[in-house]
Amino acid sequence: MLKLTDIEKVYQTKTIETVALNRVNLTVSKGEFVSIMGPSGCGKSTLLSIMGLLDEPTSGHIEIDGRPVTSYSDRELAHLRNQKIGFVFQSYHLIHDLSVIDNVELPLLYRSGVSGKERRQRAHAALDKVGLSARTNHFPNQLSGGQRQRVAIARALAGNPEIILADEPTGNLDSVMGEEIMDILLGLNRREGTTIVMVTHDEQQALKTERVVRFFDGSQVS
Ligand SMILES: Nc1ncnc2c1ncn2[C@@H]1O[C@H](COP(=O)(O)OP(=O)(O)OP(=O)(O)O)[C@@H](O)[C@H]1O
Repeated sequence: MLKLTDIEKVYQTKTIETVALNRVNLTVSKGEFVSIMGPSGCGKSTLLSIMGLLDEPTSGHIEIDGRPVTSYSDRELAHLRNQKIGFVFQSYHLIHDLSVIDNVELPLLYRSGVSGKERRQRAHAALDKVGLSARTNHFPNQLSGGQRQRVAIARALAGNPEIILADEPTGNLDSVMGEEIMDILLGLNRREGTTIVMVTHDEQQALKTERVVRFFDGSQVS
């Protein structure tokens, strides 16, 4: 469903040029759970941003469902991102003065044709999937780190994404909470067939996924 060919990303500042990705070739099939590993600065987050159509490569090709991304207009790209892709970040990125349910509903506000009632229903269903139905009216600062991450996963799920891109989703959590989050992601992948690409520094977690792709200095090494 997602195919990257010869992807290069070069960051150019006044003083230094950084090759963040060097001719990366990676295909992610529908229903796969892939981990991306590698040392700090090797280009993992850059890769995830490019896969999520949040950033453009300096060169190379991206195909989504067999169609080159270059054939999409900016509007179509935004639509595609909104419809197909859910993002989960290490530091949750929740809005502190919105309740749990309002945080989860937020991405659906940008979808046309979703009524207020449907938004609420979908948000409730997503919170149910991550076991947080009892916390809908809490605010993020009333939750533990693991619970905040579950809200962030519910927010990604509310949009019914085909693919979840998770950047170190357990990076801020202790091992017990990290396991919980991992179990939720594995369950989504196995039960619902959601495709997941996850950046992680945790070898044990990576080994639970179907495929581990390793990077070093912007290049794929295995
Ligand atoms: N906006 C930017 N401008 C300039 N250089 C950047 C920018 N973003 C990233 N880089 C550089 O690109 C390289 C890859 O960064 P990236 O954040 O993708 O690495 P990473 O593997 O995700 O690291 P970490 O594990 O520490 O999060 C690094 O050398 C980084 O300094």
